[in-house]
Amino acid sequence: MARLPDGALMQRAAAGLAAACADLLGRVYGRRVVLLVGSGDNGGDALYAGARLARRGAGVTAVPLAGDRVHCGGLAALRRAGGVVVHPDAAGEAVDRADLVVDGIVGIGGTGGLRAGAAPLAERAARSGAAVVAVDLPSGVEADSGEVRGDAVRADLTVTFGAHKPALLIDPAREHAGTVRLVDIGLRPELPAEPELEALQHADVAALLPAPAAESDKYRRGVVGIAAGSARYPGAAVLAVSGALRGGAGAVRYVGPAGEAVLARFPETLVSDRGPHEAGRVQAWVVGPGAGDDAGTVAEVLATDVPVLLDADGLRLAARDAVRARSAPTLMTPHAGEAAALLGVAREEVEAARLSAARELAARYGATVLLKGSTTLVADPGGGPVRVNATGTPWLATAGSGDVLSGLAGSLLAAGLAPRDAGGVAAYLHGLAGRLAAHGAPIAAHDIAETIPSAWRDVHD
Ligand SMILES: NC(=O)C1=CN([C@@H]2O[C@H](COP(=O)(O)OP(=O)(O)OC[C@H]3O[C@@H](n4cnc5c(N)ncnc54)[C@H](O)[C@@H]3O)[C@@H](O)[C@H]2O)[C@@H](O)CC1
Ligand SMILES: [K+]
Repeated sequence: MARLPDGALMQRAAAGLAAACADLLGRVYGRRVVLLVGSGDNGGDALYAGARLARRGAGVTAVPLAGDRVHCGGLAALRRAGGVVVHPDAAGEAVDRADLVVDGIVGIGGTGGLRAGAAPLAERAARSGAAVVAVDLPSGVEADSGEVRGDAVRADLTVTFGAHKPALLIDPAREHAGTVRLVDIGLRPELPAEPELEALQHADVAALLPAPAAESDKYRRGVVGIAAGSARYPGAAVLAVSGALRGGAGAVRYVGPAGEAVLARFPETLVSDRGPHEAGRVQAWVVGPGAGDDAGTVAEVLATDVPVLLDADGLRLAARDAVRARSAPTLMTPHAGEAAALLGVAREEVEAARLSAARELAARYGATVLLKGSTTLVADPGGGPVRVNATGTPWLATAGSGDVLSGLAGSLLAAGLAPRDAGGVAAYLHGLAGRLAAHGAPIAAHDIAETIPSAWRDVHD
């Protein structure tokens, strides 16, 4: 802002916002637009965009929600363009009749939920037939964490400026954002080199995926060991192996009581009836899915000097000190309930504050944490950007789905990926495979595993 003429950034933002609104409306002339305007620059963006729409023939009504604390230049521009201003108490009907409601209540300067004056109008906008467009962020969400601590706007479209904010990528705030459109206002050179959050895209994943070279043999491609399943839960072993077989490792070794079930389904598995220490060479271990109460095996795996993925029962059975003491990396893959148990809080607390829960757990265990859920996060113990995965689908919430993910991520660890990359890539492929397999219909966990090769090919397209 210091480098540019006064208001230049706001004009870029407003131009992008107005263009996005026009696209959504199809035709601008004669449309009814209501601007909910807060006290800060977020309201300024809305007012200047409203002025642009008014000049193109829209009927624009501004509703200043903070009395005379309103962006003066923006308000003047709107008035000059023929827009009108109404008091919040008289704005209900305009909202009901609007084609488009623009949420310029608060942006990155906001904290806490919507204030009492704004909440009823936001609610009314949601019930009306109007499209709701949020400026920069849906008002009421916490920009930096994705938490929602009170009432918040539910938008169909969020037009955000300069960079994606964590709230646009992490639930529960993400659900409020609708479709997100990024408007480049020239901030890139000013942004910190290291972001808070990274969302991998196809090309990033393609670059990280292991590819066998001409001279690769199965050992050079990596052997992943799976210590999973129990007499009671043999299926978890089968599913973890099914994910591991599609993860790029050259071979999958299985140890545990479900060897017969594994071999019946996957004859290519190297099944051992010894414990992890005597099972033969392995470049990474997966321990925990369906493991029941076998704490001995978990401890044995943690005592190895290769990367270990801890999942499901393994999370509960692992001693924190044993994880912290490891010299090789550890990747933990809890869902919200498991993370809550490890942190000693309620599940709802983890779901409400996913980013801080993932970071906290990573710090406590000195391990990389992949927190599963509607938005999967991967946090390293030493800090740095947290990976957020956007490929998931609610259809992934099916029994055994997590076992497939842990096998897949373990396989990527064995192939040599760092835990953050293995976790991020596994979540990405797993989500994409779920989408491709589901195609709008229910799927079972083995469908996800079987579709991993299609997802793998898809990211290379
Ligand atoms: N910083 C930048 O480089 C740019 C910022 N722009 C816009 O400016 C916004 C940030 O503007 P401001 O810093 O003025 O802050 P906001 O407009 O987000 O909030 C302004 C004020 O709202 C009040 N407030 C806080 N929480 C509230 C709540 N829950 N309900 C009601 N009022 C609340 C506070 O008094 C706060 O100072 C961005 O989100 C973006 O829309 C754009 O114009 C483009 C450039
Ligand atoms: K907003």
